[in-house]
Amino acid sequence: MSSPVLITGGAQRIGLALAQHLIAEHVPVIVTYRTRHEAIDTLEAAGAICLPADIRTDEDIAQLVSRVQQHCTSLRAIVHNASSWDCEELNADWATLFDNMMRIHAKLPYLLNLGLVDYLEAHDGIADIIHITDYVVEKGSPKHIAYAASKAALDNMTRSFSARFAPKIKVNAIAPSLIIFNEHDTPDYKAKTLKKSLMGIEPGCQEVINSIELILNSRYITGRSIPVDGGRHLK
Ligand SMILES: NC(=O)C1=CN([C@@H]2O[C@H](COP(=O)(O)OP(=O)(O)OC[C@H]3O[C@@H](n4cnc5c(N)ncnc54)[C@H](OP(=O)(O)O)[C@@H]3O)[C@@H](O)[C@H]2O)C=CC1
Ligand SMILES: Nc1nc2c(c(=O)[nH]1)N=C([C@H](O)[C@@H](O)CO)CN2
Repeated sequence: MSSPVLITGGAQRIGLALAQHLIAEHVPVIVTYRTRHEAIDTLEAAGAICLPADIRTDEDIAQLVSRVQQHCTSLRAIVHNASSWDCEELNADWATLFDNMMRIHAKLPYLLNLGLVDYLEAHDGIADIIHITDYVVEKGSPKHIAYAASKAALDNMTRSFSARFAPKIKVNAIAPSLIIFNEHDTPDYKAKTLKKSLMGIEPGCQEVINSIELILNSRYITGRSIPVDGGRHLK
């Protein structure tokens, strides 16, 4: 049995699309989920291991590391996808917001990488860690300050872990801007957002999957961040 790919936050949207893609490619998958969206039933029926994980405390992270260790003996890759796009406007308690953003976007990947490195090393071949960050790592975000800072921490760890784990494990990031809208996004927000990039489209999950496949199929790319942002930096 080949080593599974661990995807955090795999119950919806990009994480789910990636899990479905890998399953279609006959790659074993372990996903973590917070809300048991209907898709979890389908993933389990397709043979995926689905681990509940609502990450609110350090103990929740420690328990997840232990649970993953109980479900595999090696790992092909870890994709750090779980994320909360929260903002200062929707939170009266900014200290708690900051802690929550750092926990899901930086502390969870940090402790999963260190806690599961032996499982990545045990893979028969080069293993991968992929941090899903965000375009805002480059320029900040006045409306999502804590979110952007936590994604910047994750971006920085890409270089630290790449140097620490090479050559057996490659560590890279993918920095998307708009990939898919949310259900609650208004027509006005969508129009404004589409204008922010040169390409002016909502590209969909396959754009991120294509970048993940590029990384997984490389024996050489490490310590880098792949921008998937429609030329937003040139607008
Ligand atoms: N969508 C886009 O256009 C863009 C996405 N990205 C990045 O790409 C990645 C995927 O994006 P997208 O699919 O939209 O992500 P989502 O906003 O759909 O979040 C992914 C999953 O993370 C889970 N999650 C959130 N907080 C926690 C927590 N505390 N503990 C456990 N799980 C949690 C959510 O669980 P639940 O289902 O319970 O809410 C959700 O299923 C993210 O890292 C995101 O920051 C970057 C730029 C643009
Ligand atoms: N966890 C999430 N992070 C982000 C999302 C999202 O839906 N979930 N969406 C965005 C936006 O698409 C932004 O890139 C463009 O307005 C950013 N991060």
